[in-house]
Amino acid sequence: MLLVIDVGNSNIVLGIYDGERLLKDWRVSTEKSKTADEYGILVHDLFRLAGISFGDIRDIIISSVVPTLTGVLERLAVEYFGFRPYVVGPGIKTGMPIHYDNPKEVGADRIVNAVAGFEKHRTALIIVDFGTATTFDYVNRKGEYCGGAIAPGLVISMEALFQKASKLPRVEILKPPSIIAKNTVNSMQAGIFYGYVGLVDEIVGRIKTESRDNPRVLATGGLAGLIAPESKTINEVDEYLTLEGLRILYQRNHEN
Ligand SMILES: Nc1ncnc2c1ncn2[C@@H]1O[C@H](COP(=O)(O)OP(=O)(O)O)[C@@H](O)[C@H]1O
Ligand SMILES: CC(C)(COP(=O)(O)O)[C@@H](O)C(=O)NCCC(=O)O
Ligand SMILES: [K+]
Repeated sequence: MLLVIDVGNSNIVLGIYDGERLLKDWRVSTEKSKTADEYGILVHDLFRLAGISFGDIRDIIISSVVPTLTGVLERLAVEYFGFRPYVVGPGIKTGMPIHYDNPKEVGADRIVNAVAGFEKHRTALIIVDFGTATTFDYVNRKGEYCGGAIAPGLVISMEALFQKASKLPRVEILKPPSIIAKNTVNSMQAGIFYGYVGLVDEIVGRIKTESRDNPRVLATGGLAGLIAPESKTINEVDEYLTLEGLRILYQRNHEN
């Protein structure tokens, strides 16, 4: 079995693949101060609850946008599983040309999403990933990564309001009953939710216009399911896109 790990700024998502089948996935908080041993215990407990043992895992592939944790998880792999993991970055074949001023600068998660999206759809794509930041990536019909946009994520947008305005509370991000809200919590939800739908549709619309490629629009990440139904531009939500991309990259790089 293959263990795939996607380290985001808020959550670490882990998945277990048996061939092309995702058997299990977990989401844990990203904690920069945790050590390899602490993550080892966490993974051990998750595995035990699912009836999986370390010995079942033949390989590990990691993508990380938190540099301090990349090394921690590499050590976890070596110390607890006994082999070096694949890490998305220099030395990994993506099969995808990266048109970015400095290709090393693109977040690994963005590349992983682009690879997964193109492998599945074989057409021009825009991928919207609702994480800590919301990323927009454009892949052209030839399967080349062409860049995109990075916007503040939904949760950190709400946190900014809460932290900078004394009378504004921390609120749950959801669709409020009305755009003409009658209390503080609903007012904040209206501003964040509908403001965000607008942000997404405006950025996607502009990428579409500039690309002249009629790309298909995929959404993924923790809060994709909340925004997608209200968006005019998102065609489909693919919750497991990043995990799928990790599996695909593993298969492209692993010599049988
Ligand atoms: N299933 C979910 N339902 C509600 N909120 C979620 C869910 N998954 C993630 N979130 C929240 O969405 C934000 C982004 O999460 P995530 O997509 O995991 O980001 P990242 O990839 O940056 O770690 C976080 O604040 C997280 O708590
Ligand atoms: C934009 C990101 C912070 C998104 O990360 P996430 O929200 O998934 O934690 C990450 O992809 C990143 O650090 N990128 C590097 C900058 C770039 O892609 O140009
Ligand atoms: K992510």
